[in-house]
Amino acid sequence: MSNPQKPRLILGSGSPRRLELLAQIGVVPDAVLPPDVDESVHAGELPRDYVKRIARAKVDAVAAEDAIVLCADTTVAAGRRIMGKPADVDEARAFLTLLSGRRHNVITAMAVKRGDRVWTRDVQTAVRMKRLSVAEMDAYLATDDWRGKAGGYAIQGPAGAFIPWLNGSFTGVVGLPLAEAATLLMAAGYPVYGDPR
Ligand SMILES: Cc1cn([C@H]2C[C@H](O)[C@@H](COP(=O)(O)OP(=O)(O)OP(=O)(O)O)O2)c(=O)[nH]c1=O
Repeated sequence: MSNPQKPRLILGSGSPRRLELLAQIGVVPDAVLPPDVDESVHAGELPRDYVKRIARAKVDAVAAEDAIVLCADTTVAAGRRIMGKPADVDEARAFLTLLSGRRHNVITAMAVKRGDRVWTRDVQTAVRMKRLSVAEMDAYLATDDWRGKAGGYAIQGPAGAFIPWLNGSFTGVVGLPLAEAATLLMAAGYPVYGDPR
């Protein structure tokens, strides 16, 4: 039976990672509704402005009624360049070639809404990828693990072997920075780990 004190929570995301990350802190959404938004980048748009705009567009696109809705967007930024999910293996290779041996940022923006109120937060993590040999890149691309992942890699998969250093939030790189997500959910009145509200 559902708890009458607990508001309904909708995860507005088709990302299995986000569902798993929420489960890690004991948060199980009542529904999962992937939003349908145009994720194209505006001319001259900076990476942080872009992810914030898309996270907000996602939360606006999910019909909520009286539920709390959580949405997020993750992008990889190399300088001003925005790397979303690669369309195909050639684009994944092009992204990895740019990231190889360099430092980049992974930014995840989140938006939570309840009624007409919206709470937002974005978390940036600096990540260093080791210089990849042709053999390493070929082997990784053959795993298909890059599919659906911003920048063409996933730190939680085999590409973890390519990441010797990061500064920021590991869960933010995977797609949902948990400390900040918990704070947003509690601000909206959703009880996380024993929060009595
Ligand atoms: C960099 C990186 C990204 N990712 C994933 C997280 C996101 O799922 C994806 C970025 O795409 P997003 O557009 O943020 O999300 P999505 O399309 O998967 O889901 P939805 O829009 O429905 O919420 O990249 C990883 O899983 N690991 C990583 O290391």
